[in-house]
Amino acid sequence: MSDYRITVLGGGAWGTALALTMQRAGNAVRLWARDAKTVAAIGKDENPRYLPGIKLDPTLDATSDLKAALADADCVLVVTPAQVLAQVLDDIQPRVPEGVPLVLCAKGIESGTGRLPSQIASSILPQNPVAVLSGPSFAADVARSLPTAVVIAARAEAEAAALAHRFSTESFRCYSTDDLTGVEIGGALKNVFAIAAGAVTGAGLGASAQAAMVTRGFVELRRIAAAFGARPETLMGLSGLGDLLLTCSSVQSRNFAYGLALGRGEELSGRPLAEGVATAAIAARIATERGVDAPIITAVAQILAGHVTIEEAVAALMSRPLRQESE
Ligand SMILES: NC(=O)C1=CN([C@@H]2O[C@H](COP(=O)(O)OP(=O)(O)OC[C@H]3O[C@@H](n4cnc5c(N)ncnc54)[C@H](O)[C@@H]3O)[C@@H](O)[C@H]2O)C=CC1
Ligand SMILES: O=C(CO)COP(=O)(O)O
Repeated sequence: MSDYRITVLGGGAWGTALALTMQRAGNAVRLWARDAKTVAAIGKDENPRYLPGIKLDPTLDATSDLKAALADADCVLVVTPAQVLAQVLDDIQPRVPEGVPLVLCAKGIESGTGRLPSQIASSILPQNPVAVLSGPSFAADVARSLPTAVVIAARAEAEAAALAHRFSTESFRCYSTDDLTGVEIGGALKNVFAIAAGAVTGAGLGASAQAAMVTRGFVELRRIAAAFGARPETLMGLSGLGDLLLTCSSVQSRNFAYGLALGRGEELSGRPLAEGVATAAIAARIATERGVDAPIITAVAQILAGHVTIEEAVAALMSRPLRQESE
């Protein structure tokens, strides 16, 4: 084991899976969870609420003491939901020395402000380098050491590459890039399309509708990314096309499962985290503000807000003026 100390914040599915992975990669890991019950469960080598049925490494350490978790950290992975990222960063700000890299693992856009995770981090901890970890990766697969590839983005490619080397294992392969914005937008928006894909399936609209929706959704994703100055090829990669392929096709995705329930007219309250719900509304607003044509994102936001039914949204999408595919 190396003496590189990684603190993972968040004892949910992804935080636990990443803590296991960081440990397998030979780092000294401390996992912080706010919930004492989760800490106690991890002490018994399980996390039944978030990773049911998976036996954890007995050497994985968890604590609910934030100060102890952050002491002497060389790197901090922030693995809490996007909508609480600012609050978590505010909490850790006095305890993280300048220069310690923050690796942001949430996939979403902040409601109300429209900030991407890296923008939130740069405003709260401006003296800390920021990286983002994203890509097609179900926590349960990663926890089980199934082969997975992700991408790490930082403004300086060398920083992303250094982290990629520290985090990679035989089964967890990290690519690197300097297109931070592209990676963040890919990760955030795929959740909106995963909800749409689930809804298409749940409403019984057929496999052809599913393929059309994902393909045209990908067009919207690339348009929005371009409006933010992201590089088109980033969205063709793991955090973009890769994550769309995964989450728009699998009920293992909580966003897809949320959409499925929506399409079937089932109860939606009390479900596991589906980041796309909050992101849909703010992404639709951003698209309007930036003059980007994003009818599917807008439709998802309107359906989730209860302004239109799935049937009405589909009818509106299908009756839009015909155009060249490349427009
Ligand atoms: N589960 C997965 O397969 C993957 C998840 N992600 C992303 O990682 C982020 C976290 O997801 P999961 O761990 O899966 O969610 P989760 O719902 O399993 O766990 C969320 C964790 O955050 C904690 N939390 C919530 N609010 C908090 C607050 N205010 N302060 C401190 N802790 C708080 C919860 O107690 C819980 O431990 C999301 O943005 C998700 O999109 C990314 C890749 C894979
Ligand atoms: O981001 C993920 C896989 O890459 C996890 O997706 P869900 O949050 O929809 O479960």
